[in-house]
Amino acid sequence: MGGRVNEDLIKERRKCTFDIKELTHIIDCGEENTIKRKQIDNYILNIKELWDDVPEEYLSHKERYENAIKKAFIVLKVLRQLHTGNIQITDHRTPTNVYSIQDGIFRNVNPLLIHIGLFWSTIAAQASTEQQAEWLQPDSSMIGTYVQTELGHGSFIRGIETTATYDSTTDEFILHTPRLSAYKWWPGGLGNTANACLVMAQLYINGTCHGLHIFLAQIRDFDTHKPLPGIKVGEIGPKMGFNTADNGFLGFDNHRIPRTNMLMKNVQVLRDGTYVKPKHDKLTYGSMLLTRVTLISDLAYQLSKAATIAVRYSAVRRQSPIKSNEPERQILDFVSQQHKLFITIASSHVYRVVGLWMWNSHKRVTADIHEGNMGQLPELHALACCLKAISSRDASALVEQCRLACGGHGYMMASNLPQIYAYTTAAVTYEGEYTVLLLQTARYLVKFWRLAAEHKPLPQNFAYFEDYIKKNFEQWRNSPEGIIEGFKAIVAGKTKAAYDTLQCNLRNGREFEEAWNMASVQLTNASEYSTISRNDIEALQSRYEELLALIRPNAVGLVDAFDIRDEVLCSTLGAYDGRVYERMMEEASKSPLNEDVVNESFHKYIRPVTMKNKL
Ligand SMILES: CCCCCCCCCCCCCCCCCCCCCC(=O)SCCNC(=O)CCNC(=O)[C@H](O)C(C)(C)COP(=O)(O)OP(=O)(O)OC[C@H]1O[C@@H](n2cnc3c(N)ncnc32)[C@H](O)[C@@H]1OP(=O)(O)O
Ligand SMILES: Cc1cc2nc3c(=O)[nH]c(=O)nc-3n(C[C@H](O)[C@H](O)[C@H](O)COP(=O)(O)OP(=O)(O)OC[C@H]3O[C@@H](n4cnc5c(N)ncnc54)[C@H](O)[C@@H]3O)c2cc1C
Repeated sequence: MGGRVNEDLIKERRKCTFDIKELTHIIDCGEENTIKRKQIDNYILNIKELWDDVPEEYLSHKERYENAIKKAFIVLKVLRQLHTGNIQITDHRTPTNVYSIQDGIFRNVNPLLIHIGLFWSTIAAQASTEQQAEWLQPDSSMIGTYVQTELGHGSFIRGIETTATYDSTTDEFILHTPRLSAYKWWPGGLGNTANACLVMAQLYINGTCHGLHIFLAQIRDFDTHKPLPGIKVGEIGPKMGFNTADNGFLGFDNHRIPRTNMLMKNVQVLRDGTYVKPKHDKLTYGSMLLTRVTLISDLAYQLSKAATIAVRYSAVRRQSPIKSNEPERQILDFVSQQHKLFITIASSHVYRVVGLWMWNSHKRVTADIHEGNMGQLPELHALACCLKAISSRDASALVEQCRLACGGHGYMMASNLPQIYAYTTAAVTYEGEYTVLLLQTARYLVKFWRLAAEHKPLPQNFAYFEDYIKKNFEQWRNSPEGIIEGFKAIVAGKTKAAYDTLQCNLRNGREFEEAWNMASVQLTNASEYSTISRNDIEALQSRYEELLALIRPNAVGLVDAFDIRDEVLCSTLGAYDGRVYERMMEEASKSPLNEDVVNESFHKYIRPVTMKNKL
């Protein structure tokens, strides 16, 4: 759409006091990465077949999937070409990723998300060298997914009921779904797309259960795509979001796979049925750990999209004067609006930085694990659980705040904020539900609090527990260091309170697990435990208001620096040129309800009632 840029946005961009490009380079981790990202954006976004004539929302459930799958395979083909061609993608999970572009192409979810994001990465991380050589061929016929959750069990994966029983006479595993609750339910791409999958199942050898293991199973014929004998597979139906992801169900009726289809890098079953244990019990959970780490950066990106839309719109939208004799003001001038939006910009940066830090930590710990050193794994798991939980919860709350900050227009699908919300809130549940993950972190913290309470030596990272017990915490200081000290005090105080409740429940004769459950609200909720006073809070509040005023002239510059193209934002409210009302009218004209001047339902249903006595 051509046309002039909105005057208010032009003025906002003139006001900006910093170099927008420099911030973009920081976000991309360097100018080189920005250049590379833009090259890839241009390359992919210029493929005409990827763009729709009819907005996605007007398609039926089936049409949406078919449209998405057409695009998914164009993107897959391009990705393969990019990997071998002139434009090199070094690592799709680093900030120079191509993953973000898919938001624009699909306006929903790529049905191959799990194939690319989880299937291949799990094989790469958990299959033996020989298995990788066989399965990770660039021209492989396999389209796979990650099949773990069942109808009856998602959070408590030790409760998974699908079995893989070793038959030493044929050198095969028999995959079986013993009852309805054991049906796999949810995996992305399973419904119609995948012809293979990684299945999480309980391993049985000679009647002994060895717990959960991962198996590669072909489920459809590579040529005809028909389900193989013994496989019952389908799609689970419409959801709040993720409607192009063809999430599916799957049942096995004594389906046989070769023994060599168990992922055997960390654990093995030998030909005679000997079980070779892994070096750490939870290495099988590695893919979940990796995805939790990846998600933090993805959620930061979703926040940057929501902030871009809401800030640009708030600069364009004028409503109400501040003083009655003045013209109407940009809604961005209302301090309450700034409070809603600037937190979103800041949170995007926070989770981007933390996500990157976690990504690097994951790389480091994985390298250690390869060397046989598991020492850092528990801390990484505790951090990943906590950060995935709070980043997803914060992101969905803030995206919703941005949507509300756009008033009625934020409720339009054409603003793209409802879709961003539906995508973001799913992350609170998948890959480890919020509360369940926080309880994993609580478990880790309580373990170290027990050491502190028993005056046993603590690792350096937990020295502040001891400080708290010895009341070594400094008085509150209104400075970044003071705030960090304050957070340490809160964690220590919170952990102490939860630990004390736990001990009290145990003294009252409860068993540990029951006592833990009774303390679980305390174990997940935060409280104020620092030395902060009423005066400190007032000082912080006024400092905060000063900061909002300082940020105000740079607000549009800050979101421009996220450098998200209009084709990816997909928003009438958030486009770079700020031609909000023109775009809204143009989108409305695409509604099928505007195709006929008089809809045929008038003649069928309305007229017979409204004209009944007049005919
Ligand atoms: C343009 C191009 C575009 C192209 C596209 C390109 C794409 C490419 C880009 C890709 C981008 C990707 C974006 C992603 C999008 C995602 C989409 C949706 C994916 C959704 C997938 C899923 O949704 S998939 C299912 C996930 N489903 C869970 O997430 C279950 C949670 N449930 C548990 O995870 C366990 O149930 C739970 C609670 C740990 C208890 O497990 P449990 O009962 O066995 O263990 P216990 O609690 O008894 O704990 C016993 C001890 O194990 C310790 N421990 C436990 N876990 C540990 C671990 N992992 N590591 C170390 N230690 C661990 C613990 O700390 C204890 O330690 P200690 O004893 O020392 O205290
Ligand atoms: C969009 C989407 C995509 C998905 N994709 C995949 C996929 O590709 N592959 C796959 O295998 N799975 C997938 N899943 C499934 C997902 O991983 C699970 O839904 C998730 O792990 C939560 O498990 P659940 O549904 O069993 O929830 P439940 O565990 O039944 O949670 C329900 C409630 O019970 C509470 N609860 C449960 N256990 C405890 C506890 N111990 N202590 C306190 N509270 C507890 C929870 O906090 C929550 O409030 C997907 C899910 C969604 C929504």
